[in-house]
Amino acid sequence: MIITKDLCKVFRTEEVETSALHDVNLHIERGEFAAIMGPSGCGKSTLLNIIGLLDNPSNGNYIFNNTDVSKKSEKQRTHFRKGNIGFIFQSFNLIDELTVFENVELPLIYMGLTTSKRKAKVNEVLERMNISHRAKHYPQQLSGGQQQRVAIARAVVTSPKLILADEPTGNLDSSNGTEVMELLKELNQSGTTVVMVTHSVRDSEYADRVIHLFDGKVVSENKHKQIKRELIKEKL
Ligand SMILES: Nc1ncnc2c1ncn2[C@@H]1O[C@H](COP(=O)(O)OP(=O)(O)OP(=O)(O)O)[C@@H](O)[C@H]1O
Repeated sequence: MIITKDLCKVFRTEEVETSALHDVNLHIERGEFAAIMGPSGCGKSTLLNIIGLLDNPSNGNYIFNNTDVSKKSEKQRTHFRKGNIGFIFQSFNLIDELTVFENVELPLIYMGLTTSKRKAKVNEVLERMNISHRAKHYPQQLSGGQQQRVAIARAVVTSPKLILADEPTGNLDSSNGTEVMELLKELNQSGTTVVMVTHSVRDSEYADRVIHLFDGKVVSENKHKQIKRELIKEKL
């Protein structure tokens, strides 16, 4: 589903040039749950933004669903994203002026669905995220965990094939964090590919694979089962 070939990203301002990604080669299969980890500034969000077609690489190729999208225009990228990719952010990114229902409905309006189809889909997904009793509330009237459940509802309402999550539990306490991770696991088990940036080792354990970045380069890719085997070996 996701193939990157020698992917590079350079940010240029008048004074400085920052190489944020350097020859990143990745292959993420459909249905996989991958975590991206690494120290602050190593390029995790930059990589997620390129994978999510929010930004283009400076060099190299990005093949999404068998199409080379490395050099697509902003308009073409928006078209590719629509209905295909759902985003979840650390700070929820809900619109304060809209109710829970209206926030979740928004992507369906962009997709041109009729009012009745939108209503059915939004209600179904709010039910699934266990937040339908707050449909008429505004984001500021909800707890952090509830806001993130709404953000997940908004991300999945179009049934995207790919969910990208940037530190989804970063602003949550551990019990709300666990709930969010369980929801992501459920989505993955029902066939959605998940790519998540995280600083949390505990969250990374939900993933099939952990991709470690350092200074814009992939330094290791561990399958969790392999990590666990190595830990057991160490203990013996
Ligand atoms: N728009 C930009 N303009 C210039 N430099 C940028 C821009 N975005 C990111 N960078 C630089 O690129 C590098 C990678 O940034 P990025 O945000 O991808 O790191 P990160 O691993 O997600 O960090 P964190 O864990 O702190 O969120 C950093 O050195 C950062 O300063």
